[in-house]
Amino acid sequence: MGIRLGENQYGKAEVHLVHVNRDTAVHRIKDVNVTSQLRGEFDAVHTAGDNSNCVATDTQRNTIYALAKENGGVGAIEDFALLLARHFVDGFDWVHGARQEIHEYLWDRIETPEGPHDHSFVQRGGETRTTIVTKDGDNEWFVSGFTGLSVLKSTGSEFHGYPKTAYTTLRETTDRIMATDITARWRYRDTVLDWDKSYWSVRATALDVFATTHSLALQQTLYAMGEAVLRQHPQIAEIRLSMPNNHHFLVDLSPFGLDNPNEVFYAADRPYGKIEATVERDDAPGPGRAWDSVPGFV
Ligand SMILES: O=c1[nH]c(=O)c2[nH]c(=O)[nH]c2[nH]1
Repeated sequence: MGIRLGENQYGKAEVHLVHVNRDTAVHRIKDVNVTSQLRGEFDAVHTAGDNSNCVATDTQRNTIYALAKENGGVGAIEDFALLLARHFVDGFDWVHGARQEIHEYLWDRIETPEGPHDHSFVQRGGETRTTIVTKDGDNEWFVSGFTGLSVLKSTGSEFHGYPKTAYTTLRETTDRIMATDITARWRYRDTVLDWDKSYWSVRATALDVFATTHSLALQQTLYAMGEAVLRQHPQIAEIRLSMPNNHHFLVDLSPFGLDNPNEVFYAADRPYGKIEATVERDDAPGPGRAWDSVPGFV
């Protein structure tokens, strides 16, 4: 009977680290959650409990803390993920690859009557900036994005023309609320660039298109967002978007003798439509291992 170890990776998940830059009295903070995973010659640890190659997950955690200090901070999450990946792959002969995923929680300075505060911050809603840097030998891939970017438009959205079956109850509408929590992941085709500038530009494009597209379906809005991101960002090969349709149902106020011209809605939390798509360039380089272990996307 032939049984063998297949693909494997291991490391420390969700190392939540806050770095405070105290160079001036105006502090800067970086709040990141790092998941480090290594790939390589780890057969013996699985099949024989031989740990001689096993860079302990505890060591991986400490390395994350130590490199944040030695590096003078985290910087752009893409750069920090690459630093970690190279540290492990270049530092141990038997580590052939690494997957470093970082989520960044965004904080704004608290606005006071005297202006933005020096060292007090307020977290920015549910938005999380993300990156996954995958290294396999000399190949390096970057998939960045955001999750939890919640948006709503109170008009400018229609939905009609769909097939009516024996089970269709949905009424056609020419004016509805459209609301979603955008998760986006895009694969870069460049490996050296201004990651921060790129992030804020992609985010701005996505929001602008959501706001200004008169929508006939959430699918259409999603595609328009992806298309605009690719048109305006040559450094990006493809973008994957996952957008729940957070339904808002008009409340029937007629029992109370009241009309309801699109004013009072019941915001349902489940079930929700789940709309996902990849928008890609014809001439994009292949993804290699960029999407390995990235679940939940088409
Ligand atoms: O934008 C939408 N797309 C759908 O596929 C769909 N299905 C549905 O019930 N409502 C909507 N809205």
